[in-house]
Amino acid sequence: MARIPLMVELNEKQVVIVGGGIIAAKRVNTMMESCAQITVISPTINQAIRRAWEAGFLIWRQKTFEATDIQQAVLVIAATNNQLVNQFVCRSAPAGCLVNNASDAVESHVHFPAHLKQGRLSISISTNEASPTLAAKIKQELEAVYNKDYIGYVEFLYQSRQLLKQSTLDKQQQKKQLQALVSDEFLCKDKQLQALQSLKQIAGRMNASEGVI
Ligand SMILES: C[C@@]1(CC(=O)O)c2cc3[nH]c(cc4nc(cc5[nH]c(cc(n2)[C@H]1CCC(=O)O)[C@@](C)(CC(=O)O)[C@@H]5CCC(=O)O)C(CC(=O)O)=C4CCC(=O)O)c(CCC(=O)O)c3CC(=O)O
Ligand SMILES: NC(=O)C1=CN([C@@H]2O[C@H](COP(=O)(O)OP(=O)(O)OC[C@H]3O[C@@H](n4cnc5c(N)ncnc54)[C@H](O)[C@@H]3O)[C@@H](O)[C@H]2O)C=CC1
Repeated sequence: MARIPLMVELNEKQVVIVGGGIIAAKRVNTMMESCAQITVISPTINQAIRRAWEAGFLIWRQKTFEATDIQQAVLVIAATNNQLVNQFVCRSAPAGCLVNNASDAVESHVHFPAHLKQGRLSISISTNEASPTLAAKIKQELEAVYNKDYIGYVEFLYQSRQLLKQSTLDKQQQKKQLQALVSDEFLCKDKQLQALQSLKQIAGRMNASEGVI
């Protein structure tokens, strides 16, 4: 079955992770970024999950899985080391709830791709079950190109875009300016500051019509 990439916001949505080991900890980490309400169901939890639990980032129910544990969930991640339990978790999910089975990609509605994040820049890589190892390798290769400089650069692009949207420049002029900003010269902090300064002036004016950069 074909899968499509989506950026999902899970703020205050209930996500249940069944299992408390290495893979569950990776998913807890990802889910914490999404501000979901995370519940971990597992008789044991590893150190990383324990730290998140002690810091109040998740609810831990110290027990083996039962179908009633996931009735309110919008996303369930079955990450125990028992394939039969993982299968049972997925089959117990309520209608409309998305499931991920860590031991069976085919049974999963959602996959966790390799993910490179530099601030607002987010690049996901999936090989659609061919080779998670290749996905990880491609991520490493991309990391050398889209390095930490992109955190500041993409934030600069975001701020510039907000300023241009507030300006009275027409859509065509805005588009021209936005295209001009996507250039390696703006990886330089000084260039970013200069451009932001002019954009702030333009955004502040009521009848701006001249170019920005
Ligand atoms: C569907 C998916 C997601 C999901 O839904 O869980 C999935 C599923 C499964 N992975 C399995 C095995 C391994 N996964 C890894 C590693 C990673 N797996 C990741 C993603 C994905 N793995 C999604 C598909 C991505 C794609 O298709 O490209 C990465 C990229 C990201 C991440 O996990 O966050 C992360 C590397 C991140 C990094 O290092 O940066 C390794 C290597 C290792 O651990 O070093 C192995 C052992 C070698 C091997 O098997 O290839 C198994 C069999 C389990 C079993 O049999 O026990 C299943 C289940 C199945 O295949 O059915
Ligand atoms: N998707 C992926 O990228 C990968 C998936 N896997 C799969 O992920 C699964 C988990 O692997 P690990 O985290 O390494 O295992 P682990 O052994 O570190 O942790 C397993 C956890 O499951 C809990 N558990 C066992 N039975 C349970 C039950 N009935 N109810 C609730 N919790 C229960 C245990 O207490 C333990 O906390 C395995 O099935 C493995 O095949 C493994 C590697 C990569």
